Amino acid sequence: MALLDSIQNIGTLAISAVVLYFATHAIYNLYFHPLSQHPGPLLNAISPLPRLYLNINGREPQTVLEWHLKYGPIVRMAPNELSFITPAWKDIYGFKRPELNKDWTMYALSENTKRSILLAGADHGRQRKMLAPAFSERALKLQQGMLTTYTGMMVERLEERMKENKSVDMAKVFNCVTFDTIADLMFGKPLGLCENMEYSDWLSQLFVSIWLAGASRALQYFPLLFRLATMMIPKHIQDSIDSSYQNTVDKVNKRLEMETERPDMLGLMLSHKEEGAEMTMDELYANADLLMIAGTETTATSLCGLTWHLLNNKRVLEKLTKEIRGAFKSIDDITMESLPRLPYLSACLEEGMRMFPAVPEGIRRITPATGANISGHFIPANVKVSIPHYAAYHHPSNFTSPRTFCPERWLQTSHPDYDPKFAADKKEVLQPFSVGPRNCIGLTLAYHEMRLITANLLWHFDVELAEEANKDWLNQTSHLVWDKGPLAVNILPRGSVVV
Ligand code: HEM
Repeated sequence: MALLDSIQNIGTLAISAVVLYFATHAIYNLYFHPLSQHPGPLLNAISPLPRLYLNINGREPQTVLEWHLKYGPIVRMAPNELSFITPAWKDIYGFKRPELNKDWTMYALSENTKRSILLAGADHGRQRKMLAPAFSERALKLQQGMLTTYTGMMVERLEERMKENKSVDMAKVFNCVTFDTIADLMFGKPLGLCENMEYSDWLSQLFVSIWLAGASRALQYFPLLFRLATMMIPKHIQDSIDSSYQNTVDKVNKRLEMETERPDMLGLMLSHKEEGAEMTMDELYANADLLMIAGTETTATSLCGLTWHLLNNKRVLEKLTKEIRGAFKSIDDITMESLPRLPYLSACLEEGMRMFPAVPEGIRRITPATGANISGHFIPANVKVSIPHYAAYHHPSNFTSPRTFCPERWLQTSHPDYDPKFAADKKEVLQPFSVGPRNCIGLTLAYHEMRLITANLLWHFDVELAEEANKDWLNQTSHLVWDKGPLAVNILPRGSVVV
């Protein structure tokens, strides 16, 4: 009996100690933590768990917007994390000494991809120097033929579907076009997806890996648990990740064996001679693997978002179609040089990325040992900070009528369709490609691709949302990138919708 009593007493004591520990911790986080003056949901200030749950439930973009609407421009997302929707891009992501380092726990990438530019630490500048020549405006002009090959194939396939009177999943079409384009630019050979506009097994597996990587990020917060989980990955999934990477390695090696003057990405990178521009073979493979994800899905998602909004805004669709058809005499005039001269097309791209940013969450950085000034606030050392794209772009403190798709807000004041209603918009808040030394290296390529694909689509066809389309398509979950579903569209002859 006495033994039982003392076991009970020890148990009560242990539970009390744990409760006391958590209570003290919670009181500290709420009232004495250096971030305690920043508003946010109560539970988030006490524990990191509610914030981590967002990574899993996939509602981070929408939830963070709700929090900013409730608590204001700076929200405490977790005991040690702040979210800003102010134009603080340069303060967080800009060229600074010391730079705000990336929060590695955001990226649950494979060990191989961790050697790439995206996650490089001190090596970042060297890798960027090596990659940069492949993404310059000059390089892209040389690659124009490769880009138009796949927009041409898109038009051919869409014509076939139009004749068969079948709707088309444009999400799939945009993915096939962007993946074939980047594969051709990277490996000297497409993946063959545009032949039938169907995914290969490799691509379907890649989408599963992207989803898994996004959904499992929360585990990285608990290193032991994360290690355990990685040890428990089923063999067939690990095999498929390994074989996907080996596939990239083989493709790079085959391209390197080609004797060619082709101005593709590898060609331009390898012929570039500049001091400090170097890469090991392992880094080259890792970057090729990264580019197959970073340079494809993002562009395709932005195109899907734009297309969805065009299909649901007949006024804008008509105006854009008329601009494209009125500006050129023939399809041959639609080029990378001529398209940037169309102001309404440019405005539509900006508005599409505002409404549906390809990377909807905030990309976290960590304040350095000296702390950092962000939007006029001193933020102490080791705090996770970010600007959430979706929330910042949908907040009324940044954009008038933020939930309305209205490209006119991006037109120059001298343009006859400029609407002064949007004069107070904080346009500098829209940075879908991020800013600073680690911004998107593929920005110019992405714009050219989006312009060419949209202009080719609307030059050749009229489009409308198909009967079977998911009318709630925009209401999506996100795991670092959107889990976007099919986008069913009817492809019609010119003059059917836009007269
Ligand atoms: C609309 C399309 C795109 C969007 C919205 C987009 C967005 C972004 C963003 C937000 C980042 C910063 C990521 C971070 O800080 O962790 C980034 C980085 C990057 N993007 Fe893109 N991207 C797009 C297209 C492309 C394309 C076409 C390519 C190349 C073919 C590309 C290659 C990269 C690379 C290599 C990085 C890492 C750069 C570095 O760390 O120096 N992206 N992108």
